[in-house]
Amino acid sequence: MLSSDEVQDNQLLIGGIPATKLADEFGTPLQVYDVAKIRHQIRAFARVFEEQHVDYAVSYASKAFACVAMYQVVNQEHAHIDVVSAGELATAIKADFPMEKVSFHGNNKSYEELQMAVRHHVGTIMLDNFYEIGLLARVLEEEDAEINVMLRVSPAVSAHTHEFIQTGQQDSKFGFDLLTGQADQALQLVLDQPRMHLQGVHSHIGSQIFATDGFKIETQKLVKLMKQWRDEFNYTPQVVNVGGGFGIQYTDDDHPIRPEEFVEQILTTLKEETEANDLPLPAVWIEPGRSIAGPAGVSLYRVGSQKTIPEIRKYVAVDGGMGDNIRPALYGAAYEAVAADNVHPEKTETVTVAGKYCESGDILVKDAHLPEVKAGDVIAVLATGAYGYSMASNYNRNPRPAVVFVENGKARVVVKRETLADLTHLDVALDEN
Ligand SMILES: Cc1ncc(COP(=O)(O)O)c(C=O)c1O
Ligand SMILES: N[C@@H](CCCC[NH3+])C(=O)O
Repeated sequence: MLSSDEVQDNQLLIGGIPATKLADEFGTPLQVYDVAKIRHQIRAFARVFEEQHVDYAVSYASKAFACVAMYQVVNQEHAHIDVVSAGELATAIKADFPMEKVSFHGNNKSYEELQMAVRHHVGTIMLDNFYEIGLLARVLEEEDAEINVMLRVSPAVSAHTHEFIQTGQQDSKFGFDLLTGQADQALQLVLDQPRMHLQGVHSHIGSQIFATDGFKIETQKLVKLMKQWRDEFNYTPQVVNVGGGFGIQYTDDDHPIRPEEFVEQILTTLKEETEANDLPLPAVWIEPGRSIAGPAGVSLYRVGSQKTIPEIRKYVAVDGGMGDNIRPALYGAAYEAVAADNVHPEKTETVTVAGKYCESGDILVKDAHLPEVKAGDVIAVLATGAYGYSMASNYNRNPRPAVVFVENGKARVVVKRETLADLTHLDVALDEN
């Protein structure tokens, strides 16, 4: 999992800085990002489009991890973003992110969210359902505005991934159903809306996908739809957005393919199918989230208590847990943990790294292979950059960790650690009413 330049004298380095030093300086639990890795992933996706001279957008699915600094990095890399809430949009606005490069997703956007998007001239609204078409029409009328839209369709492709993170199957809460003609109905409705400019079609088949076949089938279905829409509605999408879902390595058991291979597969299929159907090659948008933020993130914790149940298990408890990474508890997600000052130990023991939350399921890494550790030692959990901090909670009234970006040998806080005062500042005591 770790490359040779990430370990020096058996110490874990993040962006060239010893992890133990970061823990000492910024405290734990700490979420650290190696910014060079974020940039590397964005560039890897973009490279294939550039080489093949295909009009494209790499639109970072910012639900994976959003903060002002993250949006700034994505903008420096000339990528787009997708947002799914007023909160993500407000963060992008604070980061001065170019609004024309923002796509707004979601299966239940509110009137206020759509109004905010329209007022800030967001690039594209990803229309998800009939209710939303009506809601957006009202907003546009009242704001006397126009906006670009895309139709999100549910392509009925079952990606091989955890049931909770599959999204492209027919039984999904997202998008217009293809098989029952809902997508066609939606198309007609939008074509009849003079204030909505239809850019094209979107679909997303799921997350943490390791094979290209799902994207191939998805792309074939989208081209079939393009052809049908051209033949029956005289409408040809200019943009085809195939969503995200590109899998990453969490442990040695994961064998993801490179970002470039996903893009190559999508473009090959798209070129073949559009050519065969006498359709123009559309612009291609992708929405990687996990694959951009995930590999770059490392969570640092300090060891506290330990409990050994003879012949059963040894628990090593750390100062974070399901409040900063819910994925093991929610999806049974596996991670790799290392001791920050003894990455490749001579002798290991098999332990369970547990969090500090009041749930038996608050386990970060089951069966981690670690050296013997003692209270105060720093443990690093790798590849935690996506859907960790972004899904963090204040369960048990624990403050959320700080987030640090490391780049060019320099570390800086990009999200401050929550304080106990932050935790109570929205509370209203009974005698204050
Ligand atoms: C519409 C859409 N696009 C992109 C993504 C990003 O997925 P991932 O983080 O797996 O790349 C998601 C989440 O699964 C999504 O729902
Ligand atoms: N939160 C999920 C992915 C959800 C993708 C959002 N559409 C995960 O951690 O794997």
